Amino acid sequence: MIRLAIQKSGRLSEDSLNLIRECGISFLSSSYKLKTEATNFPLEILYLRDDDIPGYVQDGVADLGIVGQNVLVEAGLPHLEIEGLGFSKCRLSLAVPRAAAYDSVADLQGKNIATSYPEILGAYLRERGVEANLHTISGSVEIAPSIGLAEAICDIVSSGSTLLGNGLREVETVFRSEAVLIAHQKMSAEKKEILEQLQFRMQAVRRARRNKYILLNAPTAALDAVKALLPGIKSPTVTPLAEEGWVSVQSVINEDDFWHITGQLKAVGAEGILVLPIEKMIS
Ligand SMILES: Nc1ncnc2c1ncn2[C@@H]1O[C@H](COP(=O)(O)OP(=O)(O)OP(=O)(O)O)[C@@H](O)[C@H]1O
Ligand SMILES: O=P(O)(O)OC[C@H]1O[C@H](OP(=O)(O)OP(=O)(O)O)[C@H](O)[C@@H]1O
Ligand SMILES: [Mg+2]
Repeated sequence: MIRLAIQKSGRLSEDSLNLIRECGISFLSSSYKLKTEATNFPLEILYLRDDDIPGYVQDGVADLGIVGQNVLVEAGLPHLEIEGLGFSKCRLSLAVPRAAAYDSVADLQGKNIATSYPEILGAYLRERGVEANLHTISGSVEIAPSIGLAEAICDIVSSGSTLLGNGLREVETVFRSEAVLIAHQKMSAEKKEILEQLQFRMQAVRRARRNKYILLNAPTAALDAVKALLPGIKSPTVTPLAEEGWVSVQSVINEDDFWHITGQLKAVGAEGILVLPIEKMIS
């Protein structure tokens, strides 16, 4: 049995649970139960505050954890990271009141900056030779300038609406973050094997999410042009249609290329294009 710590409730919770479920792992969850066992995989899930997860994994109380890189690096434990998970992407940024003058980070010399990330921000400012007074607060950081606590802040930004809503302007990106899988460094051989199985499943799920299955009909004369647009995993599957001079083509395309490629496929004569989600993709 391997023990995985995830955030109990917050920005990481839903995506962490979805990833585990998409790996085909079933478990019961309820808002008051802080520990649950999977029914079809040797996994126990602990629901914790995200700030506590790196320490628990470092100490081996949990074998694995899912946490934001920002929290991991702030805790001084970046070596625990084993894999990026591609969700909860955000950045840690410096921001100042919209009307405040700001040319470069040197303008923060001697200023008061409110943040929940004194370690990451401290290192960033030190590298740039800037000395500032950091005020560590644990939340609602964006309020600090308007109540006279600080002249600048450093906090998580995603859409930027919290900054906008509080009259602030983003001036520097200090750190880019996403959710990561972390692991205790000394695991038994049995646990390592379970981890390998879990990573194999997670990678299959993530690869599937990035790709789409595409089916289309094309005139045989256009096949070379269609093939050139659809490299597929190895090469596209081509089967003749009942109608003479037509083929059906099946392949896999990257989500990012999807609109661009389907437009080009139509232009070379493809018809009846179907695009389907892929559930798992194993290379
Ligand atoms: N707006 C956002 N968009 C995307 N990811 C975010 C956003 N805000 C935070 N995150 C990421 O999600 C993580 C958890 O954020 P959340 O706000 O839920 O933390 P928290 O309030 O500290 O939770 P906890 O109660 O567990 O301590 C952050 O450390 C960061 O990596
Ligand atoms: O750029 P935005 O899209 O506005 O997101 C940024 C906000 O999201 C996070 O807070 P969250 O909403 O998770 O609340 P919290 O302070 O309770 O953690 C973060 O601390 C910012 O305040
Ligand atoms: Mg927290």
